[in-house]
Amino acid sequence: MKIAVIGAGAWGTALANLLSENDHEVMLWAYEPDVVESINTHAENRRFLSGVPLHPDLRASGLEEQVLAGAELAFFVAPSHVLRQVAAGCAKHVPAGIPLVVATKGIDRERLSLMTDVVAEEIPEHPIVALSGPSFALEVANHLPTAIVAASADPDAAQLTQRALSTSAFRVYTQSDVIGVELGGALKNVMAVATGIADGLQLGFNARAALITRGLAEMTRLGVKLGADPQTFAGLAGMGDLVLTCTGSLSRNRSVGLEIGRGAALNEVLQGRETVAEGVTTTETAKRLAEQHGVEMPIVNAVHKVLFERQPARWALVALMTRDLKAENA
Ligand SMILES: NC(=O)c1ccc[n+]([C@@H]2O[C@H](COP(=O)([O-])OP(=O)(O)OC[C@H]3O[C@@H](n4cnc5c(N)ncnc54)[C@H](O)[C@@H]3O)[C@@H](O)[C@H]2O)c1
Ligand SMILES: O=P(O)(O)OC[C@H](O)CO
Repeated sequence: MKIAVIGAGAWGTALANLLSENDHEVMLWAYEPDVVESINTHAENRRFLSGVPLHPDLRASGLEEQVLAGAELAFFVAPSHVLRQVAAGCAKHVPAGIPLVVATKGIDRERLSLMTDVVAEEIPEHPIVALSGPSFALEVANHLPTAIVAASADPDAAQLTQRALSTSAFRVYTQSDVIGVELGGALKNVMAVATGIADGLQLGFNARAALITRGLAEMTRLGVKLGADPQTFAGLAGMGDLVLTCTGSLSRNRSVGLEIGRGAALNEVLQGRETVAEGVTTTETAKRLAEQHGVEMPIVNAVHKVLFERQPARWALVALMTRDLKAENA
């Protein structure tokens, strides 16, 4: 198949490389000219996935029309804060009716939409697939075993994505619960920041397990309110990605939390950081989304207080522990 991948950060590059290795003809759109040059000349993305040799047939370009010409499938992997403008820039070049796969994890700041809705709003009348699950780009690029989920209301589009990506090291499950899969991928990033903060404060393994488990409870609560299947949160895009990101040392979100727990301010942590830690923005959008729907999300609120309301991290954790006592499944 001819496939376009829009966004050449670590994840877009790893997906494009995987698709090339699967014998597809892949064009990767990169925002930065030096990334285009690095991929085309050195078969390496030196800025966002350095040290990983890429498939020699993988080609990159900064021109949307060149990348999307004749594409039968397109992946969108730009960070959430620029996804709308990137999708809008692609809209008139996307061949009619092809499935669009959205691998970005986040919530739209402007309208609190899911990432598939952002792409569908900018590029209407295409089947849409959400791709999510526990998948560090570096591990995928190094062919380490990974399992993820392709979710769509259109089963043919989900299966096409599944077939296009699957290898002996990369297993893709289909799903129909787009809302659950997307919210799982977005909200786990906030929990990873929370767990990083607790670990930075050296609060111990009990605290980490409590944050992961109660984090899952509040992710599920919001998801169910928005129409998701609660079972999705026990799957790869929920529990799977939550455990990976809260415990894996490759996580950028966890590492932001760690630095904050050790005493750094958010602006110091983000200064000069070129890679994206979606959990920072998602803390703010998830808080607004939960308030809009009257859903209690105490861990999201605690992270918000630490990141944006100058509350010392240790106080925020104490405040979490001393809330009104309640039943576990309330
Ligand atoms: N890295 C991973 O392991 C991984 C895995 C799964 C999902 N994701 C998700 O994929 C999405 C992309 O993350 P990433 O890790 O590939 O990115 P990254 O942090 O490696 O790189 C940053 C990206 O932002 C792009 N960018 C910055 N400013 C831009 C602008 N003004 N316009 C267009 N693009 C701009 C850069 O070109 C680059 O592609 C995120 O939502 C992330 O949560 C990442
Ligand atoms: O490095 P992080 O924290 O952005 O996590 C990357 C992926 O979302 C893990 O599935």
